Amino acid sequence: MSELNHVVPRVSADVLEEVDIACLRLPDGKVWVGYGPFTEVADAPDGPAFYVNDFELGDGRPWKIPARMEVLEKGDEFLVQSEEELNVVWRALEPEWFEMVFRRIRKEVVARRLKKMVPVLTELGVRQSGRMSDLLGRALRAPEGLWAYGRVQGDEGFAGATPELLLKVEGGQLETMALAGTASPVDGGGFVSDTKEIEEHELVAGFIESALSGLGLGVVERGPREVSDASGLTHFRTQLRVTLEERPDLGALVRLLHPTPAVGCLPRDEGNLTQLMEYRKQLHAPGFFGAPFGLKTPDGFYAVVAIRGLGWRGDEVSMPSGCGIVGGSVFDHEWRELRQKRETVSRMLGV
Ligand SMILES: C=C(O[C@H]1C=CC=C(C(=O)O)[C@@H]1O)C(=O)O
Repeated sequence: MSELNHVVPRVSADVLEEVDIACLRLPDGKVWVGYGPFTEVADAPDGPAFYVNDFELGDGRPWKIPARMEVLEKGDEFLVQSEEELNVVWRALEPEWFEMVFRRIRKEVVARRLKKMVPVLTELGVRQSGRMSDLLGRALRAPEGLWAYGRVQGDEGFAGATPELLLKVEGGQLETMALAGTASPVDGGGFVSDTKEIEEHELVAGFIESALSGLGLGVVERGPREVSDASGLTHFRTQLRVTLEERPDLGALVRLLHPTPAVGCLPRDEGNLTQLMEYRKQLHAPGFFGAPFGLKTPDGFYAVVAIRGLGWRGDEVSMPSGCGIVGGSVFDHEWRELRQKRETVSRMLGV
């Protein structure tokens, strides 16, 4: 972008509380920044727009058309940032509630009424100084290979960098991925043959494959299960692809795939979804977590699963993390995995 952008913040610090911004960094490194006021519509518009919704898809007008869109060559060019140091004090976690939810889910799985569910453990904190909106810029500087996303509206918002693509539609092709099963580098080499992690992953890949097959289009191409590294964690990833009809209904595609069992439940029926929403509420999961966050450009539509991020409202800050519970899940192992996931976020965003 222009040289001026390198030296002059586009939004000065004293008006940061007024910001109305949505942004997404695509794999080519370019950052699409939309500035409000946003026009909200129910169906995908012809021109560029963001898709922003909550986990329950409760927003009937999820397409947000910015008043102005800017494309930055890279995240470093995003200069909406204040001088004051951001400081958040985190409350101690209380494992009891999460443990109770864990046990209930596992019991349902063992009784074969459920195959998998992803409860969310949320660490809560309070901002002491600085501006939460600084997290947008920090997310946009996250390592390559992650999709950085963010939305700030006045004193509330969320920002993060996720390894998980919900769907990409480009040139008549839909691409998606199953991303589930986690190890950290300290776990040693047993991950590739860990049957519990493989099961957790295969449930997600199978769900996506059958959802795409139900479109009644061409054959769904399913790649091999591969190992993928994302900012200090290792996951299993399977890529899937299908050719689409000419003008797909993008909102319907989001609803078809979301929530996959990587953040939701299997079977994905009314009863299980209602139970999942209840657990999320009890455990203070913020609405953005695990929700689809997308961008439509002249080249395509890109929607990610908003994980590995932070949310805030006023001074209240939340850092959510989820883990898939299957029959072979053990509480202490999942508790540690959740901590590792949050550690990657706090390293990345510096809070
Ligand atoms: C729900 C999260 O991760 C998902 C993505 C990759 C691996 C996952 C897992 O192994 O449970 C989760 O499905 C999170 O990071 O909070």
